[in-house]
Amino acid sequence: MTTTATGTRTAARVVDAVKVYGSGDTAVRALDGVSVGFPAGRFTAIMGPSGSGKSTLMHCAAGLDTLTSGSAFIGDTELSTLDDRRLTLLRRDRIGFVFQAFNLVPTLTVAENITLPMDLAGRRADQRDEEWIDALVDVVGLRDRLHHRPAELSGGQQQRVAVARAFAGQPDVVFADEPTGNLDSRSGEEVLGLLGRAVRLMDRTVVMVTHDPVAAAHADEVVFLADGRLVDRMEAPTPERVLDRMKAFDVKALDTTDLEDEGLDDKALDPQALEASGSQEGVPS
Ligand SMILES: Nc1ncnc2c1ncn2[C@@H]1O[C@H](COP(=O)(O)OP(=O)(O)OP(=O)(O)O)[C@@H](O)[C@H]1O
Repeated sequence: MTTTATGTRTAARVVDAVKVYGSGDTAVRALDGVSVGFPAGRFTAIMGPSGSGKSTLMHCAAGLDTLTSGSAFIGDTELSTLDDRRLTLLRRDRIGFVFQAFNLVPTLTVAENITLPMDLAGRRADQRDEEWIDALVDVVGLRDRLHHRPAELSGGQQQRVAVARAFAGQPDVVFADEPTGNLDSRSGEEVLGLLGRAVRLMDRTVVMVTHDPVAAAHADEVVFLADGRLVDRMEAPTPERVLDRMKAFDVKALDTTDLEDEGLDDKALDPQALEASGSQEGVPS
């Protein structure tokens, strides 16, 4: 695993990452030279306006998609050096995923769903694995549901199973893409609390894409993307600070000529003035 000059280990990183979808007139530059590291043992949230490149960054960092130029690393492994088979093995063995849709296998029990990736890998659980999964079951609060099937669980409980499954193989990093997108706010809070506990109590690494300032505030650090570029980082985020930062993007994105045409002055562009007027326009929910 890469160690930076400050001694921080980096679980995943991209360097000068460029991703262009399509070509010619219709080409979209989804990532426009992003360099960012995700420190090991930390919970990092990726935020930014819709279309800013959050999912693209996550997919390229996790080896689900390839960069047009630049490089992506998991630990010290540069993903572009791997053939398809090795990349599949790296994703299976070193990365966990949590998506908005829970993606559980309906015919398997909770316990079977949690160990599925390890079972598919033909990995026989040793005592260390068993103790790890046992501890994980307590962290996600599923001990009394282990023999239930997904359809017998609430959405929040299903996502907790998906979180346990993502951590089961003790991956270097878990990538979560809008993990609370399908949940009510209480279940969402539970899942976010769980991701935070896995990082802090079990020394795991999580990188989460989200639209939601409240979700982002569960992270240790938020990185902000706008127009495919890394524009800011925020340590110890609170929902209010994240929301304020997001509002500044929305304000910048407004076309000032249009505002002048409508007789609005500079004050209309002040994030604080917007907040005072109660405007939530353009702030992703
Ligand atoms: N497969 C694709 N083909 C063409 N364009 C794409 C593709 N995937 C994403 N894009 C474009 O790339 C840009 C970045 O998309 P991306 O999904 O990474 O943004 P995002 O910040 O995750 O957005 P959202 O918050 O709305 O999910 C957008 O302009 C999007 O339309």
